[in-house]
Amino acid sequence: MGIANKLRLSSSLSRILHRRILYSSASRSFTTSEGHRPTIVHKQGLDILHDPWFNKGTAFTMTERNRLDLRGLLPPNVMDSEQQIQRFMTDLKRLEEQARDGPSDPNALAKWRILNRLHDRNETMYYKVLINNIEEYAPIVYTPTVGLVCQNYSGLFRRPRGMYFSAEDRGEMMSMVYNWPAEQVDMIVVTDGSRILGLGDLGVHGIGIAVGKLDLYVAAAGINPQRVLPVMIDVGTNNEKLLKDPMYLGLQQHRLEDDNYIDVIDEFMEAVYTRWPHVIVQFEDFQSKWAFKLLQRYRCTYRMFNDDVQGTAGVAIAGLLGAVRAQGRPMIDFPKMKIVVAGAGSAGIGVLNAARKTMARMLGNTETAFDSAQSQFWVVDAQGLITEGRENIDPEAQPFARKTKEMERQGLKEGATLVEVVREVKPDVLLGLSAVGGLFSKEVLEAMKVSTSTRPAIFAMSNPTKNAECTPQDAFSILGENMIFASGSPFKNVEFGSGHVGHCNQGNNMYLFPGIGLGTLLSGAPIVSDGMLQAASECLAAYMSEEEVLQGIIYPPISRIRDITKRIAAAVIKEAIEEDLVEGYREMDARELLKLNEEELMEYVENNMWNPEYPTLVYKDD
Ligand SMILES: NC(=O)c1ccc[n+]([C@@H]2O[C@H](COP(=O)([O-])OP(=O)(O)OC[C@H]3O[C@@H](n4cnc5c(N)ncnc54)[C@H](O)[C@@H]3O)[C@@H](O)[C@H]2O)c1
Ligand SMILES: O=C(O)C[C@H](O)C(=O)O
Ligand SMILES: [Mg+2]
Repeated sequence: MGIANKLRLSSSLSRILHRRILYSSASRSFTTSEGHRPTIVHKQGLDILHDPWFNKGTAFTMTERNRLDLRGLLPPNVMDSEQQIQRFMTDLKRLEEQARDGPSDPNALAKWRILNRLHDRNETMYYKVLINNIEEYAPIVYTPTVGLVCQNYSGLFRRPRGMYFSAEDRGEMMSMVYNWPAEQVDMIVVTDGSRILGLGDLGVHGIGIAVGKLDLYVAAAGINPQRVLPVMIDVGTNNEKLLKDPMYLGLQQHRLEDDNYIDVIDEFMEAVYTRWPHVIVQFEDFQSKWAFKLLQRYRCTYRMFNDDVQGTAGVAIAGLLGAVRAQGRPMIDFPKMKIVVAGAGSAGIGVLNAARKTMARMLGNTETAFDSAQSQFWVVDAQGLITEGRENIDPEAQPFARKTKEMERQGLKEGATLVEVVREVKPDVLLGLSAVGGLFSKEVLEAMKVSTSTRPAIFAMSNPTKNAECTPQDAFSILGENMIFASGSPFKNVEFGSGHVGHCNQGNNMYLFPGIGLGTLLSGAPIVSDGMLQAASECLAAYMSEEEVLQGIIYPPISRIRDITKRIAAAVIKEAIEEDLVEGYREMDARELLKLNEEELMEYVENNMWNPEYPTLVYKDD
């Protein structure tokens, strides 16, 4: 950390102490209206925002935000009441329009609003409804509807949820974290809004994705909802539409770059780990150019991971191993699979690195094993096939650039199109993480017919629904009933009429991140190691029975997400024990943890999962 930053942090620390002393004075009252007769408010922070009499929402001035401990609890753009009403009216009128994401539910946004209102009123009931109906409502609180929510966030914004740190808050974050009411926070999901699903830069409105991910942490992993914190770091936006939109809730400036950007993220990390030293921070939907850099920067010092890079990789590997088993072959045949990947961003490169590592391990981890694994992948991005002939190649993609000579022998050259690559390579698997809806066109799917596999697999993993590389209907109708299909967002199974169904698997990182977070939390491991991530992925791969994979079912249904999450958490803890990383959690110290057998470990996980039951608040005297 730079000296200037250190000075800023220490001045902010002294301000906290100063403020805490001031605020502990007897009345805790403040004047809230300037120029009018003052109103005395005896509340602070979230209590004010939740009080309809005092609440002004985004219209709280900066002075009020500072004095009333509101800083960070609202999106950064201060609006006047006229603007607020305009925002509200625009949203009200939009109800008449059909807001839908491709083929998904036309009432999805209306359902989201109803659930969100319940969340505001009664948290226990909200999570009970969500857990009991997870299959029906995960697509509302999570992908794909959450994408639509972020796109319409300025209208949907009612009660703020989570914290906002902005470029304007530099030097203040260490005091702002104390505005959050919870003494303990276990899980933070943070985004900078720069790549929300496949929808691009949504700026501050991307907070919805952090809220949606944490809903799954509560529903699937049983993390206590009082101890989760969604965070938006607003460093500006490069979305020109938002920059011009008077209703935009975030900073209307271009994104910070270089060290200015890093300084903000560093300050945020310092602040949250100072207040909550054991918190786990999940990085979500950061554009690739920062996703890898931030992961490298923090992963050895903080308990953090990047869901798009590491969670996606684990889910993809589990699915790819399922696709091998679905052919009636053992998992150890994985290194023989020819895989074409469309998309070389944070998700695509994350999958490639993990798949190469898994193959190399299966081949004995020698140097030749590594080379041999490397030669199983062909990567196509927006500019076509990536070869060593590519100018200004992205350093993350460099290891997967194919040798020019070798490609010539296959009849391919730098920049070859996806259809050319599929025709020449005849891959076993075509995997999309490109964010380009319909990329696996009829022509590409027809080309997959030449696949040398007995059961070719299509992974159309981009989100939300309209960004999926193809639909299961298209894929099954061209490649036949035998094919294996997975998509990032949920689709219905395809009926063939003969009683046979084409199974549509949901290949989404939601099957891993809750278990990775819960396992890390309960082990007390100070970092999230590669081994812990691998254990999570292997546990997911092994979860499906032989019978299921032979039917083309390579991922569990979402109705089993709580059970699979529990098992993944136990696998993560076990690996942390093996790597000597455990430090214990609450009353379970590291030594006790080491003594647990498999069954006791599972029990330990289960006992630490929150269930949505009303607590007894008042006991009878007698
Ligand atoms: N299913 C899941 O669990 C999961 C997890 C993470 C990300 N995703 C999805 O993956 C997508 C990509 O995420 P990202 O972070 O890697 O994004 P990104 O923007 O960093 O990367 C997109 C990549 O696709 C490439 N691309 C663009 N047009 C292409 C084309 N016509 N042909 C081939 N490649 C093309 C780009 O060059 C880039 O390499 C998003 O839609 C996201 O929602 C899904
Ligand atoms: O959010 C999801 O549904 C998966 C993934 O994290 C994504 O960015 O698409
Ligand atoms: Mg994501």
